[in-house]
Amino acid sequence: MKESIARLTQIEVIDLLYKQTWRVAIAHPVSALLFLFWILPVANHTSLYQWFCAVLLLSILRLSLFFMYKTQRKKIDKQQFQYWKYAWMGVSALAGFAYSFAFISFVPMDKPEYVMSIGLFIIMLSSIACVGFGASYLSLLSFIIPIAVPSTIHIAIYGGYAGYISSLCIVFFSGIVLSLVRTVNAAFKKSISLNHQHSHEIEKRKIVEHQLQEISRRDGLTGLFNRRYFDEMLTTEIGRAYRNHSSLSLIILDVDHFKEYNDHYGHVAGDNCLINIAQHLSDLAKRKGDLIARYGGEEFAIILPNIDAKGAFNFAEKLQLSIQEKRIPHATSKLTYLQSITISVGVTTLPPLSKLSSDALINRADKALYEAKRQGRNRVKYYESLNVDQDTA
Ligand SMILES: Nc1nc2c(ncn2[C@@H]2O[C@H](COP(=O)(O)OP(=O)(O)OP(=O)(O)O)[C@@H](O)[C@H]2O)c(=O)[nH]1
Repeated sequence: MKESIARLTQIEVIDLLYKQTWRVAIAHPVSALLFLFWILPVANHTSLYQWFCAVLLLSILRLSLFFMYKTQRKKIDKQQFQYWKYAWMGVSALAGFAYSFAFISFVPMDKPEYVMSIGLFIIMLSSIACVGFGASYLSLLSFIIPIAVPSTIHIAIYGGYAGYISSLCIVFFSGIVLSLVRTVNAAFKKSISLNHQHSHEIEKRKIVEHQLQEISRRDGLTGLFNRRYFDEMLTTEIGRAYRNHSSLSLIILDVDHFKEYNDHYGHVAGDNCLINIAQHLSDLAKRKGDLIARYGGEEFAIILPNIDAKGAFNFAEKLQLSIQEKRIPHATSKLTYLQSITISVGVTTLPPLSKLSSDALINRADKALYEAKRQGRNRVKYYESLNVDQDTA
């Protein structure tokens, strides 16, 4: 994790460097022009113009690099980012050497005011570089060393008294600038790194929250939704059905004579049987919006949004028959003609634009289920076809 944060920090630093391209690419020709006008009276004009063209070319090179970086940014492999940093450093070093070359070639060492001006130019350019390259200390060095070291040595040797003063100024101010930038740069990188760490932590927390939410909604044995979530969703779906003018069906089913199954095969086998049934229900109720929950011990509930009475009844019959056809042995089932696992099913439907609470709807499905049990089990009963007083609670 630490390594990936370090890499992300590095990538952001490189991004920042390239973001400064326009300013740096403009600042260099302007500084070069300033130097050109200053030195024009005492230097060879042709060489000076050629040098200025070279500085312009370097700016063009920097801009080309920037456009290449921009177009390839998304495709750049994480490992390859550093090469882009080296490219930036390379152009900066070339710019630094270009200035050194000019200071050494064009400045007459016998004119103290010109010798002193080298120091001023270097300090000015280093200060600009601090802002432009400050995101990366190495990039800053890649410019300051080539511009300052050769020029300082040259004027210290050949510049006489003014050369000493000027070189001392360069050393002193470069030292100050570099030490100031180092502190700011470290704080800057730390803040980028902390930012990434934060984002990483937030992402991790979101994943854990999502996992916890999933766990709190699920039944531990079957993996289906639990009753709490089912109750929540039933209320939501009733509201949605009302708003959409659509019907909503509810199925509650219960495994027949499951106590006998447990007594005969043991609790572990009973658990496996419930898992098996849950899987089977999930395989059948696959429509988008269908919600299956384990409603109680051996009781399951299914919400079928947008399904009318006929559709719900047919689906419930399909469930009941398919469980019977699975022929899960149940030697002690009281349904002696089958001796396999069966289910009883209660169905109810809320027609479009009817208002009914979730409790009332569950109550209806429960009544239908009770009737299915009462009439001998292994069957489907539809609440609305029972001869009972229709509640509207
Ligand atoms: N193995 C297992 N058994 C469970 C689980 N939850 C409930 N049961 C059992 O399911 C049985 C339900 O028994 P009853 O409510 O009498 O219902 P039944 O025997 O299925 O009879 P009818 O519903 O009337 O057909 C009980 O023996 C419970 O112990 C569970 O998670 N695992």
